Amino acid sequence: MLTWETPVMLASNTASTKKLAFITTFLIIVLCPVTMVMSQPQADVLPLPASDADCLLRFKDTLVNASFISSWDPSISPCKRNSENWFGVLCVTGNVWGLQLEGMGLTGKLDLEPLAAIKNLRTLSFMNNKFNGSMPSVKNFGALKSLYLSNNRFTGEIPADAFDGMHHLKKLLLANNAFRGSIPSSLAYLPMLLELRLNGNQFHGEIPYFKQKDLKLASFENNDLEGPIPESLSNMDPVSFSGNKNLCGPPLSPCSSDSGSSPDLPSSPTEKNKNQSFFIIAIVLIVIGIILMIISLVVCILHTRRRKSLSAYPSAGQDRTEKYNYDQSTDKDKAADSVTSYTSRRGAVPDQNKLLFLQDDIQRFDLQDLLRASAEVLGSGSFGSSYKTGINSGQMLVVKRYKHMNNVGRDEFHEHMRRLGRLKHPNLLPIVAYYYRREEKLLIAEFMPNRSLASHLHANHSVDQPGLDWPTRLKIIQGVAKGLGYLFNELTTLTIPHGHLKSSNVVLDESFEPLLTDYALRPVMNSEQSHNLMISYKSPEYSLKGHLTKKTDVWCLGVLILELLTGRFPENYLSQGYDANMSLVTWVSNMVKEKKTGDVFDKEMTGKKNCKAEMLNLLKIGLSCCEEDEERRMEMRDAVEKIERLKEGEFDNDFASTTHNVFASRLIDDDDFGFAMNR
Ligand SMILES: Nc1ncnc2c1ncn2[C@@H]1O[C@H](COP(=O)(O)OP(=O)(O)OP(=O)(O)O)[C@@H](O)[C@H]1O
Repeated sequence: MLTWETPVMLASNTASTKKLAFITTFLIIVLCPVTMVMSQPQADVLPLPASDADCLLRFKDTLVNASFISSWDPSISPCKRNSENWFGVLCVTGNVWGLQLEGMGLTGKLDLEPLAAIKNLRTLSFMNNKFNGSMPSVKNFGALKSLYLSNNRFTGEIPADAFDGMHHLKKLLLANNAFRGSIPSSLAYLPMLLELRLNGNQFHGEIPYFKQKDLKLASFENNDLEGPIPESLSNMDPVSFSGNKNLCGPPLSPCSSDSGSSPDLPSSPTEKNKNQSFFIIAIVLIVIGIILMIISLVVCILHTRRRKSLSAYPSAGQDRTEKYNYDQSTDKDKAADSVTSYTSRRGAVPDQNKLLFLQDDIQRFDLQDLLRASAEVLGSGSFGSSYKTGINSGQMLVVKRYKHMNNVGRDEFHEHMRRLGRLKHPNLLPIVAYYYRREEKLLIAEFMPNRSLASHLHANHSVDQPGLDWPTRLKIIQGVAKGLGYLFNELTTLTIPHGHLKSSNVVLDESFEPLLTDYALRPVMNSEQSHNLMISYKSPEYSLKGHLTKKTDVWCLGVLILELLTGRFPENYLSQGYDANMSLVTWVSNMVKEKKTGDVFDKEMTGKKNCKAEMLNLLKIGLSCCEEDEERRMEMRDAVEKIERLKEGEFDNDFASTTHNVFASRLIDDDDFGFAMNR
């Protein structure tokens, strides 16, 4: 403990030597101001900057209904090293980088002011809540890159200058609220804006002239907008303007003669000065440009060569039976430098154009090895296509080429991959390596010889290829449950730890042990595509109430159980959203209610003898996981525990009493589980 006496005592004890006298003097000079401050009365102490944790806690205090984040523990850092962050808090290299509190039923006014002091804050998402009142002030968030406020109940006009100074803002989602008035003109000057969603509000008047050249997506549909569409937006999808009062001009039909001209291009106050300086700078740039042209020519040639080889992986939608060979003449020496181990390099910025390995115990190969090998299309899913390929060492790999994976920036993407790379469980298929480019991501995993659970449940069976028997199905669902239990324990901060659980994302090794794939990818998937394509978004809670919770994965587990027991394909997978009429869950529930439970089970399933109790109990668990009302739906840990106990033949006899309530909401009683099976 430092006190005023400390340096004095040091001085008297050590005055004998010059060296120590020097140290003493140094200590007095350095420590005096510190100790003086420490000894001042409280009121005179300079205020310390608030820590990120303080800011978050202050923000939490402004929220109504914040029970989801009651676990934020002031005694622990929001970004725990090698472990879990505070719920909803996104961290990069130990700093709070974002806050994602989506679909939590948060209500009241949103006051972002307490968060303004978080230095590294770059992204905020409060989508799918019930916030009301006016748009929160964001002027003090000049470094913010993305702001997601869609699907709330915000109202009122947004001031024209609301976004002034947000020079880094790339994505702004305000869709499906009740904003009124004109579209704020400051949006039109945001230099980095790439994506803007204003659809589903009550904005009126004309659309301002958006000056951004890189604006990739802007949606204005379902507002009260009118007048000519600015020329700068004429290349956008016409759908982006539908459902408005009277918008005209390209890409919609031409305006009538008096309103046909493009709106005047407004100039910002500093535009004239800018133009002058641009002119001078342009001359300088021409000179520099000539030099750069030579450099870029060289870069271009190298780049084109890389692209050529990468495009050997065709994009989704190409012929499914396609088989092709890559150029065999690739230079192996060059390829040797396209491998990087990424398991032990936390925080390091990886090189572009390299395969990044997440597992240590796998023989290294490089991008050129992959590109050179022949590849077979396994299938084109909603997010991309998967290819089976064998590399020189004889390893069989699956390369999935992802579309729609640009939700986060480069550093955050690498951070998330490292996090996934640390997951280790016998029922998770590890990501062996990945490849990152801004517009292209490849995820590489081992090929599993018995393919997917979906391929077994829904293929045509024959004598040579019988359907899965009961013991195998039981083993599979138990492995799935263990894998999910592990994900739930390890990824507590994710709203939905798996997010895309379905039978084609359960692959089987040579002994039919199941391994989960495509897990925990929601944070890096583009939000719009995940809404449309990820299986969790087809749950009733998302379709009916617009929110997702951890129980959404429980719903997906329930559907998977019913699919495994019945052999029926869940029709909801194909359609968007949840349709109770088409649901496998409704069909099974009705069969049980009509006392036809025995007819529910897959006719192709052998080995059922003496296993009625196990099958019925699994059916009960499945239906308990498929409770439409999340409150009454089973918890994941209970489901995992009960499924595991099926194996040991010690299924919980109390289950009937605990599930009675659950079934009651579907009007199913435990007695309904009468069983009359032919085989
Ligand atoms: N590691 C693997 N081993 C064996 N088969 C695999 C592997 N990974 C994927 N598959 C299979 O390849 C096919 C295509 O998979 P892909 O993940 O591209 O699409 P999907 O699972 O059908 O849909 P989505 O893109 O929505 O996940 C699926 O049948 C899948 O089960």
